[in-house]
Amino acid sequence: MKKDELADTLAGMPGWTYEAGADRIEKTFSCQSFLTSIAFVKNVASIAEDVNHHPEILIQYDKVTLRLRTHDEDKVTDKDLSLATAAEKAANETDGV
Ligand SMILES: C[C@H](O)[C@H](O)[C@H]1CNC2=NC(N)=NC(=O)C2=N1
Repeated sequence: MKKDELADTLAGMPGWTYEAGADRIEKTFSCQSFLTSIAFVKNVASIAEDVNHHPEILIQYDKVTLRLRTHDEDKVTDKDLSLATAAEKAANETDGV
């Protein structure tokens, strides 16, 4: 995906940023507790398995960072944006995120 196209898309996705050095998109979600973080991660993991596209996940107590890139293509693709959108839905549907 072209950089300007990606920037336009991310402008409509609050909290998601493009990390130029790592060539990935990421967002840190704030959760109410550690167990809420785990519940959210389980929901994201289930989606990731369904679509066979897997984020890097960093859990820091009450924060969960999702990092997305398409390793197979060595860049950010629609698969990443689609998983990011699905993760937003999971966040809305997980109590305490
Ligand atoms: C063979 C299989 O489709 C690939 O290994 C998938 C699995 N999950 C993946 N996840 C992510 N984030 N990027 C990939 O390129 C990727 N590739």
